[in-house]
Amino acid sequence: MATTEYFSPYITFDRDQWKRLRASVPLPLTETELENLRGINENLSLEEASEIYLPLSRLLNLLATGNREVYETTGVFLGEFYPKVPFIIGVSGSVAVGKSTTARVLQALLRRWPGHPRVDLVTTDGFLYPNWVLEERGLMKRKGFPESYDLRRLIRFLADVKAGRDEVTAPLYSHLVYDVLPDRQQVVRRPDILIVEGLNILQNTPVDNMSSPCVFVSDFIDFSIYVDAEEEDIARWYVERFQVLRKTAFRNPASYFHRYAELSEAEAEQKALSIWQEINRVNLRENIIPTRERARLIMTKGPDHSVQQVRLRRM
Ligand SMILES: Nc1ncnc2c1ncn2[C@@H]1O[C@H](COP(=O)(O)OP(=O)(O)O)[C@@H](O)[C@H]1O
Ligand SMILES: CC(C)(COP(=O)(O)O)[C@@H](O)C(=O)NCCC(=O)O
Repeated sequence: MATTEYFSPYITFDRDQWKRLRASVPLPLTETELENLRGINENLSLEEASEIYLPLSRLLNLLATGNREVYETTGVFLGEFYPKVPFIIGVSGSVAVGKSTTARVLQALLRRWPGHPRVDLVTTDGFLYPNWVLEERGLMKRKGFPESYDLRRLIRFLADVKAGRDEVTAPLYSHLVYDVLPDRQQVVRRPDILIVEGLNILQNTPVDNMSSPCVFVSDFIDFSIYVDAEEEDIARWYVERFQVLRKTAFRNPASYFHRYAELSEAEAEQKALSIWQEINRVNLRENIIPTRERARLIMTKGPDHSVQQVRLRRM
């Protein structure tokens, strides 16, 4: 059985305890389905997908089902049909810790559970101010910091989704052009589950000029996950990803970082390390780690991305 820390709101599972929960997962994954998850991230081990992420998807599926019952119960109280609204799951953590991978694996797994065919995924980088605004405000080296997001727009988006609007649009960000795409949007049409991935979702930054009472992103999140790891491991993953991009995406002349494609391996490592140290590490320490204990579930990765510990909040 998992250990319960004295006075801790969390139940702590080590890897073996968590993976044993797999036995209670009635949804098996075929080899082909597991292989398809590779399309999401070729480095993801299949063992990891079935031992860690599959039980997690079961927990999320149960919670989403329970949430639907809450709506039905409210409808009984009101004596009228009360439409269900999307169950929102938030995935947070440092840049390069694996938020996108976690979110995409969970999306693929959740889609397989009966009753939840429609699972959408939105990333909060679409809500960054466009580069021209960041440049005007001297924030180009503060991308990812609280002041670099149009928080008002993000909150309005989440409020609209939770109000059960039929169509809500989210702006899209391109890592290739390193900017928000002015002429592209993602439309969210009342999915069963919406996963929102971003380093800022547990932050309690006040929204400027918001006419309504002060609300935070987390007010709209039904279940939040924080992906955690040692800082030195995250820094290494950041540099490794940068090196892969140097050989792939940066070669594209449309890439904002096209100039980095010409760097040698050693020069690229230096460049990536300096971006990590000057921007992303500062943000991690100042604005992301302090939000960790607000998450309902904290998953802690070891140096090879394998999850070593899961902490689940009782409430
Ligand atoms: N579970 C995993 N197993 C192996 N590699 C992973 C895993 N999750 C992420 N990675 C790798 O770590 C790097 C950062 O992951 P990514 O999902 O892009 O992070 P984020 O969205 O937090 O910036 C990428 O190079 C990715 O391939
Ligand atoms: C746009 C981001 C803030 C979003 O991070 P993500 O959600 O992809 O982890 C980040 O990718 C970023 O651009 N940070 C600024 C420094 C850098 O180029 O890494």
